[in-house]
Amino acid sequence: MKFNNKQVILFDLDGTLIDSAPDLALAINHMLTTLGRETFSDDLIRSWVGNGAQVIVKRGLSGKADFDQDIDPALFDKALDIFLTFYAKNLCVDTVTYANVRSTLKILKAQGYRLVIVTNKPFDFIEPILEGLQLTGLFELLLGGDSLPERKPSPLPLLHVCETLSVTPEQCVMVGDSKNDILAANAANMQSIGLTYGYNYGEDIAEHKPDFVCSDFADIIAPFAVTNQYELVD
Ligand SMILES: O=C(O)COP(=O)(O)O
Ligand SMILES: [Mg+2]
Repeated sequence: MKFNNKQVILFDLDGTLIDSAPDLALAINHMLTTLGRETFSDDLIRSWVGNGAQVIVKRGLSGKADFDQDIDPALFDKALDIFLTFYAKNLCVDTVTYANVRSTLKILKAQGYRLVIVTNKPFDFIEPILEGLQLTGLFELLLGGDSLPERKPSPLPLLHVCETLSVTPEQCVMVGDSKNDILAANAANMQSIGLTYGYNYGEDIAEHKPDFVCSDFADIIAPFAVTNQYELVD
């Protein structure tokens, strides 16, 4: 099975293009240390990534994914500020692109596909990370978790991409590591590819039934109509 008539590919960022969990963990633990609280393992914090900055800070303050609803607002504001300030200065310390990401994106772009990022990460962090990891000049549109009133799993950012680029959801594919990406795609009536190596709260992405499941970023090319010979050089 192949995709038909696709023009635009929407990419999630964290857990899909980049392994940002080490730096998110560093920033969460810096916030907790500054507030005199206990820190957590990178692995646990990795399972808290996926719903944007505010939620990961609430999970850090609560020490669990299912965060407390009654966090003191003043404490939360302080924690969020410490986290964002530190993370902004430490975006690419240990963050890397996953294998074959750069080369695969270049091939898809050279084939005429229009590439977009739809992340739940705050918008202001996207460009510095793309610059830090030599991923600039590839994407036509960037949307962060704070770019619109709703973020994934809402279909709103995906539908916004369609409207902005004058395409229909049927002409697009959402590529992501998290159920938020697949749920947003389903709600937008868009096909999707799920990547197994990302975060997804420790759950199997296949459970959410994306149209394709890939364990290597290079494998996302297979369902697209790619005509020329190409070589993967990251
Ligand atoms: O930063 C997050 O919480 C998730 O970001 P993502 O949507 O790029 O996976
Ligand atoms: Mg993700």
